[in-house]
Amino acid sequence: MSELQHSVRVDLAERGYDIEIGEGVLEGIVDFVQQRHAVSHVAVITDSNVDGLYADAVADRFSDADIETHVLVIDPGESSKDPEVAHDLWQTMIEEGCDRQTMVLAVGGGVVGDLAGFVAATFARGLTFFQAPTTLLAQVDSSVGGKVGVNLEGAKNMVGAFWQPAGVLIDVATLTTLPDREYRAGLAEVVKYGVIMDEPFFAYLEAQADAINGRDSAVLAEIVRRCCRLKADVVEADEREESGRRAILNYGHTFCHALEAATNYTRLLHGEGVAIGMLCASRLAERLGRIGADVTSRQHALLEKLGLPLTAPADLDPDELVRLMWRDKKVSAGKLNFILPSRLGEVELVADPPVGDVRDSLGLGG
Ligand SMILES: NC(=O)c1ccc[n+]([C@@H]2O[C@H](COP(=O)([O-])OP(=O)(O)OC[C@H]3O[C@@H](n4cnc5c(N)ncnc54)[C@H](O)[C@@H]3O)[C@@H](O)[C@H]2O)c1
Ligand SMILES: O=C(O)C(=O)C[C@@H](O)[C@H](O)[C@H](O)COP(=O)(O)O
Ligand SMILES: [Zn+2]
Repeated sequence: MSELQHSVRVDLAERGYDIEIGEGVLEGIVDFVQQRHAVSHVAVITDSNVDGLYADAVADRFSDADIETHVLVIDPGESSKDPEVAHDLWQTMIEEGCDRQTMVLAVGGGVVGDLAGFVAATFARGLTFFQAPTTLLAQVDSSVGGKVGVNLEGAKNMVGAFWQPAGVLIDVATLTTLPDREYRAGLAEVVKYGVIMDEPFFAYLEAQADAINGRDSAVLAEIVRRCCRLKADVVEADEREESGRRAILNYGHTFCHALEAATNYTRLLHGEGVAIGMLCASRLAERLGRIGADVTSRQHALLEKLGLPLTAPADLDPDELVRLMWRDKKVSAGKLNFILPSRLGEVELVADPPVGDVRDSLGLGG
């Protein structure tokens, strides 16, 4: 295998699957799917940006292999992760003659993957699903692990399922066309893995920051491999977030989801919210005496170097943000739970911290 080619197995017994990572691997998507599933009919779900760039060509490959193929195109952006858009897709699939033999293939970022996965999990009570993620965020995080779903007003990812893909094909060459802001948003989830479970990886990101900013393809392929392996380890240990282990992937997300919901999913990209949310969570850990200021300042410095936003929009109301946090899926018995660092490379679930500390950790004053 070259330095750009990697393979990661997600070992979940009968729901286990392979993640193949490489440059130009989308050319082999039909073989990748056929080696894992007897495919006769494909519904490619994508957005209107990715359609012309990659999804159309992917669909042609299936058609050329005499496989009946339909392309379903949604509007780009978080506003498409919505029950009404899911409904439109179900309806279109009926009209296109989709049935229980149809395989759903998501080609795009995390919005496409989460929505297409939700449609796959629900249409005809569940269709085989593959992912071909084309954003950094989707390649390092959302395409792996089977969390699929849509947002409700004020409640991120509130309707969904655990629905594992049958395979994930990651072509890092697609990252060359990704707009700068989207690329940087993906880097926030990359930094997350270092903070929650891998201090040497965090140090690697610090050392490689210039190469990362230059989108060095070997460094990117290694980052994608490492994040997929780390996520696979967590998902293998706690597939449906029951034992608590999987909740570590939610570091920064209680703050992030409140920020996204408060801005009606329009002002912050998910990864930007994760960057701000991780710093809020780290400040909360400091306030609770769990870590020293150095743990926050290392995250701050790396996120800054990678061009991510570091503070919540100043016009947001901290009390409203705290109110929105009660819709977090980690809420239990009416108490807020947070994933907080105990050092770089390790986090813990902390139950019911004082709400005043949560509010002050937002850094919004008021
Ligand atoms: N399921 C999970 O485990 C999980 C994990 C993390 C995030 N998420 C979800 O993922 C979503 C965010 O995903 P995202 O950041 O990929 O956003 P996205 O899907 O909106 O994609 C970002 C933008 O990039 C465009 N794009 C995609 N690939 C491109 C390419 N190769 N070249 C040019 N443009 C391209 C898209 O059209 C879109 O405009 C959020 O809804 C978040 O909640 C889910
Ligand atoms: O896969 C997981 O588990 C995660 O928490 C990964 C997160 O990066 C992702 O944003 C996820 O969609 C959040 O899920 P939620 O359960 O908090 O809605
Ligand atoms: Zn996330």
